Amino acid sequence: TCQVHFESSNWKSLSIKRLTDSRLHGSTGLRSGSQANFFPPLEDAMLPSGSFNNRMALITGGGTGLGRAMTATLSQLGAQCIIASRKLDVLQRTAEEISSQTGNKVHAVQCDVRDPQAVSQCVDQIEALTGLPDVIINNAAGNFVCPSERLSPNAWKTITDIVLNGTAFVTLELGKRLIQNQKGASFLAITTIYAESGSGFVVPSASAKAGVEALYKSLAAEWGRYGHRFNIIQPGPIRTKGAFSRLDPTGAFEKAMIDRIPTGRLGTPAEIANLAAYVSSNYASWMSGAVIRFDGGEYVSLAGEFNELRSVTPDQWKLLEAMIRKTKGS
Ligand SMILES: CCCCCCCCCCC/C=C\C=C\C(=O)SCCNC(=O)CCNC(=O)[C@H](O)C(C)(C)COP(=O)(O)OP(=O)(O)OC[C@H]1O[C@@H](n2cnc3c(N)ncnc32)[C@H](O)[C@@H]1OP(=O)(O)O
Ligand SMILES: NC(=O)C1=CN([C@@H]2O[C@H](COP(=O)(O)OP(=O)(O)OC[C@H]3O[C@@H](n4cnc5c(N)ncnc54)[C@H](OP(=O)(O)O)[C@@H]3O)[C@@H](O)[C@H]2O)C=CC1
Repeated sequence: TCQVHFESSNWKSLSIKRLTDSRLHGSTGLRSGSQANFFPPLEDAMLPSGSFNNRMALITGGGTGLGRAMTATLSQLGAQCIIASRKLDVLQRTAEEISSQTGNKVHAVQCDVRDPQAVSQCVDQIEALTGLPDVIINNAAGNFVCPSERLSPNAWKTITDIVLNGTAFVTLELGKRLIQNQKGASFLAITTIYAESGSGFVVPSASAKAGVEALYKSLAAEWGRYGHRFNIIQPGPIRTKGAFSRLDPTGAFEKAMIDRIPTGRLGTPAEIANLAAYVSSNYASWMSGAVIRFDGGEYVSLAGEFNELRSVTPDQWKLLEAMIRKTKGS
């Protein structure tokens, strides 16, 4: 177990041998990460079946990862979905797989969201296929870890174009047409927890995601009068090939990441899909301008200065408390 050496009564001399996940955490009996047993992910769709009957949903980046999971859930709940991104073959495969499972049509439309003309043509195609959507999920993104001093102007432009400009082009193009047609809609943007805090090594993504949050909060205030709701989900880490291969290519950081999550595990695509479905549904028709952090507690865990004290055992606390109580005056 942990060893505490009192070489002096100074806090700095308290040497705590940190426990690894394979060793017991003091007398609590918890193994690092074993708290995940308290928080099992539920994978089935949460909303009543048919919640999205007769509704059209556009999911950008819906061919892979979290976008694919959101598409599967909305489709299962009755929506006709359109998924849009650059790789038509990937989109078509996903669309066929989901359609064949749910019995509801999923359409695949090629679109590079960085190009406003392509976005406009994509919306033309959507209008022809299904009419204007009732649900828009801006999920497409680009990202990679990189020290900022190594970023080229084009690297910066690539990420900010996909994330901020792409979201703006899709949102404005659809918003204008919906307004013209006097049709309401739910807009949802998928950002990240570091949109709020900022983060080194993913600076273009952090900057662009913060911009997306400002865009969505602003439009929530401005376009409620047209029947439009705007909300934001900030996911914590959820394993997808797209994210993990670009943010932790060797897998070296995964354990440390899980250790700092109070619920002891990564999120799952199905869990975020259920949340996105709820936010986009009529059950949430009073929700607008909301920023929902969905991260197993990672953000607050990273933020609190004293949270590292989780590794102090009950026996060590007895010693610490005795030292603190002994202190008189300042
Ligand atoms: C303590 C560490 C903890 C680790 C935790 C790991 C797990 C964490 C999970 C939590 C995740 C949180 C947030 C996630 C946010 C996300 O957005 S994840 C989604 C990621 N998905 C994608 O990125 C999919 C799409 N991506 C792409 O298509 C490409 O990656 C790209 C580069 C974004 C776009 O492709 P393309 O247009 O083809 O661009 P290129 O021409 O290839 O490149 C454009 C310029 O960018 C430069 N570049 C490309 N890659 C890099 C790199 N790795 N480093 C530096 N620069 C790069 C490239 O050289 C081009 O610039 P130049 O023309 O100047 O050369
Ligand atoms: N997974 C995680 O842990 C986290 C993810 N997120 C966010 O969740 C969302 C989904 O990420 P995730 O599923 O993990 O990763 P993916 O890489 O699987 O998803 C990104 C999607 O964006 C699409 N895309 C990229 N560039 C463009 C473009 N120029 N035009 C149109 N579509 C584009 C990709 O499709 P294509 O290549 O066909 O264009 C892909 O389907 C993103 O917004 C991401 O920032 C946030 C926090 C944590």
